Amino acid sequence: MIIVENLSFSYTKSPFISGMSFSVPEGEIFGFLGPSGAGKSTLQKILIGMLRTYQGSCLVNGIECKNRTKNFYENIGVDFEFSTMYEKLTARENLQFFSSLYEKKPRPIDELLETVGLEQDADKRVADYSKGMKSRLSFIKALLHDPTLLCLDEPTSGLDPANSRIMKNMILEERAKGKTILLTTHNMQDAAELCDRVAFIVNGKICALDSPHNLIMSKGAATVTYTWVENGEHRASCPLEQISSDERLKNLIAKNRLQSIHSSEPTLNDIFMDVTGRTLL
Ligand SMILES: Nc1ncnc2c1ncn2[C@@H]1O[C@H](COP(=O)(O)OP(=O)(O)OP(=O)(O)O)[C@@H](O)[C@H]1O
Repeated sequence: MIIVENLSFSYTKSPFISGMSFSVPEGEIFGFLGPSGAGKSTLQKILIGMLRTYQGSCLVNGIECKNRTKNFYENIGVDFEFSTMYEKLTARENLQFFSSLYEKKPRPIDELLETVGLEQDADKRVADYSKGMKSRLSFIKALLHDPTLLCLDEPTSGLDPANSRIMKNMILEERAKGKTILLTTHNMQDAAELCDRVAFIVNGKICALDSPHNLIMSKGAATVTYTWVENGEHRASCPLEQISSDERLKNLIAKNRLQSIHSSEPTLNDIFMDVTGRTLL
């Protein structure tokens, strides 16, 4: 579906992305994670044929992105952060207009509006929509022509928990239908929940690429922290995998003297900080 080989790109004289290679098979949710300015949007723009002055090869659905023709977009749906809707038109008018740009038969507009809870507001002007309503509308706009590749930039940003859940379920449904999804996000929980694999991107380079599970496991076992009272409260920790050889813990358990015990797994954010030395924000 996507094959990137030895990709280099620069906005100025010095290369920003250099020697980047990765591939994304069909039916995968692939996440780009990185701090602001890392190059995530640049990469997405190359993959959707907006930035064409790159070196190396970037194949999407078998087409070299820099040589794309209009047909290329029949199978790509894009939902970037900035609204591309016509504010003076209603949601329905916007969706009707954007469907007319594709040769493919559009998905039923009313059904799409209903999936994101906008059916009552279909005939309201987009100018009168809230930020969250615009995000939901923009997301279904990307689905209109039933593309095989979806490029999403921060799809849950600005949404309340209920709408964020709806959006995530829809993304998972698209994957279940075999669609490939490229997802850019700062939200590590969303990435861990949705992505089959993630690439950590810093300064235009991929620092790590694997499934969230493998990345988390690469840091080693979870830690167990326990507390007990003995002339004041005490706290100690040990790796979960060594719990049976922690004599103090065994002793406290045998004497029923534990006050609390819990385990904590590393998060994708911990791994990101370990690998890149950076936080995501
Ligand atoms: N049109 C442009 N001309 C020159 N430099 C640009 C242009 N667009 C982006 N850049 C620079 O390229 C770098 C990467 O930008 P990009 O938008 O790809 O980052 P990002 O990882 O998507 O960041 P964010 O998470 O903030 O969206 C930044 O230093 C940015 O200033």
